[in-house]
Amino acid sequence: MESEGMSPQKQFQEHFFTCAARGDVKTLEEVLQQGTVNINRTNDHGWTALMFAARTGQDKAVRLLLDHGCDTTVMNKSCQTAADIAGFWNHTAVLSELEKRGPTSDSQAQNVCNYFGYNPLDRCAHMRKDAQWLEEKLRDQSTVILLFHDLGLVVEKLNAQPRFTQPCHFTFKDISATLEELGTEKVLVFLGLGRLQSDNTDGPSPHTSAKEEHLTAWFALDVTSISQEKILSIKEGLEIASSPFPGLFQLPEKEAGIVAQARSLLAWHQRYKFCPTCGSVAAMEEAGYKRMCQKEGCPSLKGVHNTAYPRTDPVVIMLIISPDGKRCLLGRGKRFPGRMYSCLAGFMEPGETIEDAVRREVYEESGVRVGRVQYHSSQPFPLPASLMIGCLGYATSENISVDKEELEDAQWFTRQQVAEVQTGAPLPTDALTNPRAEGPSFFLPPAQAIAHQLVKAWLRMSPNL
Ligand SMILES: NC(=O)c1ccc[n+]([C@@H]2O[C@H](COP(=O)([O-])OP(=O)(O)OC[C@H]3O[C@@H](n4cnc5c(N)ncnc54)[C@H](O)[C@@H]3O)[C@@H](O)[C@H]2O)c1
Ligand SMILES: [Mg+2]
Ligand SMILES: [Mg+2]
Ligand SMILES: [Mg+2]
Ligand SMILES: [Zn+2]
Repeated sequence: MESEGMSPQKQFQEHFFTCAARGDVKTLEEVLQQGTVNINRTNDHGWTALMFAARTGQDKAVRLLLDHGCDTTVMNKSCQTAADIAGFWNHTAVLSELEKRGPTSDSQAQNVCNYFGYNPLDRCAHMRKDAQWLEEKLRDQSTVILLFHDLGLVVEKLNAQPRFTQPCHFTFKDISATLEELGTEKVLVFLGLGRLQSDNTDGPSPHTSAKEEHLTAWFALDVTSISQEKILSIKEGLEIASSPFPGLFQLPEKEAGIVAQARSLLAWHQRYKFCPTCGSVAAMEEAGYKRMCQKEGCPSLKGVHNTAYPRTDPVVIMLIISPDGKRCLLGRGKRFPGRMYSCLAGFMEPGETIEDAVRREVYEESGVRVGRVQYHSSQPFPLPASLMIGCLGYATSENISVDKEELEDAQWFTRQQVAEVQTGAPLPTDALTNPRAEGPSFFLPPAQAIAHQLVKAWLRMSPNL
């Protein structure tokens, strides 16, 4: 950042910010023509000239800065973009200028889409009973089949840094011998039709016809009963991402939702081999979306029995905001890595609203009372099959009494503390595993976690711009 005192350079930059805030278009234009300032330069709080103009509603200055190519995606140290600032102060003319130039920030998007939340497949539920159509799709040369060994995804070995996980896209030809070896008892699940964005075309709309031939069919196959060595010899350069963490969090974002769908379904088949009602063998049906008890007269065969369908466990995860709005409540689970603090979370119980589950879990774990609860976004979580329901909750009390059975610690953190760690320098590589690693006194989960997005949403709601 800048050196001590006011260098002529800094004075010039400050003058540029002042002109933006005042809407002095003439001077701004002159300065920009001279090319003597960096249009995206930030002050010590991370504010750009565009943000100053947005704060004071100077739509002409905003337009001028945009015409000169300034960056609309820059965030200040409270994680706000110029559009967030204009939106907060209700400067609609500025907002519309910013919106004309494309995506501005999450707050303008319709919904927040979390990691694992984007799934480009049309699941084609109506085709699941059509065995012939499924067989044709399976054999199609463009079809992608994902393999899982004991829920570990078979991936391509990459030496990329930073490391990421590339699922191996098997074809029917690659695995026809494997399918034969698995026999009729195999767990082969049809995931849907679609295409990845990298195919240079838009993802399917919900109205896309299931029979559209140019869409790729996706399947998932459980190969646990075959030895790992044999699976890894199907092709060169394979490995099994056996540990879910961090492998599952390093997938290409456009495939993470498909992998989450596949892994959650295979985990269900692994756990529900027998009928939960009578204990008899249950056989897979409907391309992997149903298991039917094989015992005649079993009550699960009458009416609709949810034990026959894949299970999802709803979990509430919430960022609790202090009564004065200035702090948020974060906790440290006993098994959390390094010095990580995160949102409180807990499983929903039967006969409970989302709002009551938030209030109950927060009270159980921290002793803090919560009033209003606001839904934010959700995230399918494939460990093994949860749905994280992300909320913001407004505390009505402040005293913390930590449930030591579940948490190691829970604390109120100020906006500044949280903004600093969220926007700060990248963590040292050993921060996740070594509690004595150098770096900040605590850190937040990475951007793939919904907890991270809840914290970001709160920072953007800043009341003290
Ligand atoms: N805190 C976070 O940042 C965060 C982030 C992502 C995911 N999660 C996940 O959220 C989930 C719920 O959080 P939690 O563990 O704090 O829940 P929790 O506070 O309800 O406590 C967990 C305990 O609840 C019981 N339980 C009740 N219903 C359960 C069910 N359906 N499955 C398993 N256990 C059940 C078990 O005894 C378990 O030990 C966990 O799976 C966790 O991995 C938490
Ligand atoms: Mg919990
Ligand atoms: Mg709990
Ligand atoms: Mg609980
Ligand atoms: Zn049964």
